[in-house]
Amino acid sequence: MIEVLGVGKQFGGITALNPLDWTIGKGEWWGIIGPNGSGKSTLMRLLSGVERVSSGVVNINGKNVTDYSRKQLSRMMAVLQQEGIAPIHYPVREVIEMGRYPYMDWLGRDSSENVDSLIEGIMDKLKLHELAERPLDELSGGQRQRVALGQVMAQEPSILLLDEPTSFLDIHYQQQFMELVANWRKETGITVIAVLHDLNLAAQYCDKLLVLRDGKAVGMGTPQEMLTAENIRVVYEVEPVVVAHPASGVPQVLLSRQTM
Ligand SMILES: Nc1ncnc2c1ncn2[C@@H]1O[C@H](COP(=O)(O)OP(=O)(O)OP(=O)(O)O)[C@@H](O)[C@H]1O
Repeated sequence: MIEVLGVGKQFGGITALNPLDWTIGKGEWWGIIGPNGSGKSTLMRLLSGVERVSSGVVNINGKNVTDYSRKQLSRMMAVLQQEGIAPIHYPVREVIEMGRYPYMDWLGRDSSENVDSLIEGIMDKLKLHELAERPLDELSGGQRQRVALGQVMAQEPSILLLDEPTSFLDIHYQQQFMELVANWRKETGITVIAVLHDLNLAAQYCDKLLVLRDGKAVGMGTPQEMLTAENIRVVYEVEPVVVAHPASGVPQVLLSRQTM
């Protein structure tokens, strides 16, 4: 469980995040939504412990995130960013294996059992066998993001933080990426927190949404509760039409042309 207790962040005179209370249950999938500059990435960086809070505390399983060593934290939590991983000239299989770093001793040995079958299983699941020997820097952005997901799967975390993971992907790869994460969660019960700009994807995949605006939480709840036309109008300053998805019933947001 993750507890965010009065967590705020200031950069000099800028308040990036006002004190926030938020509880994330084990196995939940939360989306963080809100306009540009509303504090989403700042919050993610506070959750992952790479940024220090200005006030409050982030507890993970009852312990302050800053009290874990980097290695302990990496065994528990994986972070995947918009660009996935840097396009290095390493074969895909090796890049996936790099995800085992938190489990390696100082000689680079991974003492866990069944590492080979873990890596094979990930390569299977993500259909990466045909790319296994290709260097990462020769792959497309969508393929690279799949490899990045494979790398964090190899990390075997119990918490996955995604910061706009689908922003550069076409709709095929967006759906593929979200489905892979959804299946991973189903299989392992991993907790997922994802910053998403695409409200329709957020509605389809997240159990709950935290809505930020100007560094303040303006709401948290189910997609049905949060993605109302009124909320979207206020938070994003657009004229939306919210409809129910014909198959699943979850809210989907359409934009209307502004009249001149
Ligand atoms: N390192 C920093 N130094 C100074 N100000 C910062 C820093 N990081 C973020 N900010 C400010 O904090 C506010 C929130 O930024 P943040 O990146 O968290 O927003 P965001 O919601 O993730 O935005 P976007 O959707 O554009 O990625 C912004 O006003 C930003 O300029």
